[in-house]
Amino acid sequence: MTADPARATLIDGKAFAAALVDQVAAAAARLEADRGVKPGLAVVIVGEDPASQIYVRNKGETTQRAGMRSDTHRLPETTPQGDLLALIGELNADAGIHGILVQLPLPAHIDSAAVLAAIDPDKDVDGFHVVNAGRLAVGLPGLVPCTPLGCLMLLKHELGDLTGLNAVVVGRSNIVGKPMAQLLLGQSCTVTIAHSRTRDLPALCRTADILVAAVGRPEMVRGDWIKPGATVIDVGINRVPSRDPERAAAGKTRVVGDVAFDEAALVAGRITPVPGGVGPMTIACLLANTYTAACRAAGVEPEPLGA
Ligand SMILES: Nc1nc2c(c(=O)[nH]1)N[C@@H](CN(C=O)c1ccc(C(=O)N[C@@H](CCC(=O)O)C(=O)O)cc1)CN2
Repeated sequence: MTADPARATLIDGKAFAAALVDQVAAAAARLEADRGVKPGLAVVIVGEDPASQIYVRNKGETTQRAGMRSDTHRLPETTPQGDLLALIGELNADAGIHGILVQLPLPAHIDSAAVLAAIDPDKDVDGFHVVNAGRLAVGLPGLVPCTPLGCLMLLKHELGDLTGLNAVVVGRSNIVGKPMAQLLLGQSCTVTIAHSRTRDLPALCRTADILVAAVGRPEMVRGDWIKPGATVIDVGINRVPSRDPERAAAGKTRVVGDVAFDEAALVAGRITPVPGGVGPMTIACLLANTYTAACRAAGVEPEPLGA
């Protein structure tokens, strides 16, 4: 929270995510005590991408901190697609593994769509399988992509009932934009998905009570695109050169979102920062999905999370 009334309230995703991990840990402990089921997550990484290595390490550490089983499979960059598919087949058949995640991006020689399609939809804790996309679209229980799920938890925590609010989602990716729009529709928002061909994007954004930016373009959404008092959720994680010219010349970078934060914070009512907003929710929701998948596999109703 900020004290200055001229600036938006900061939505602290980092704190919310930490509390969610604690909540998942407590629920998982009860599942293990009552039913003898310890939720298990397998993360598969192919290659040496430095950012992916960090994310995968964080996933493993957080899963263990939550008292859940964590297996990490590190495969070399040159792994043939057939070997990766064979590993997924083994994990699908492993009753102690309730969640499977293949870290993206995959090396160029691997067909990502074929790999994601090979994961058992009931273990697809990323929620990227077409079966889970379909379940979300028709309102059936499934596994929901972690980043949009985290955004929705933050929105409900901040705003309560979202019914009737105008939501604009900028970005139409299968892993963020489209599922985010489906989730907001499920909360009875009036939802518009905008994209690179949208006409007069600034004017459309100014109609939004909830503005979700998920375009992957640094600081594209400007302050004068925002309706005064709106809630702004910034999904972007973009590396740009450091502000300090000397550090920039040395190759140092900083992380910014898809929203020009300093401008937007003067107009919005609430806003997520980058870093420390949506990003940490992605890993917390991965644990929540793993717990949910473990409950369903055991025929147990999952405890509600994120409330
Ligand atoms: N299979 C998947 N691959 C990828 C996903 C995913 O959800 N599933 N998402 C991203 C990477 N990612 C998790 O995998 C991820 C990215 C960023 C963060 C995060 O907390 N970011 C920090 C800032 C980090 C920084 O300073 O560089 C933040 O926003 O505060 C968490 C997870 C692509 N691949």
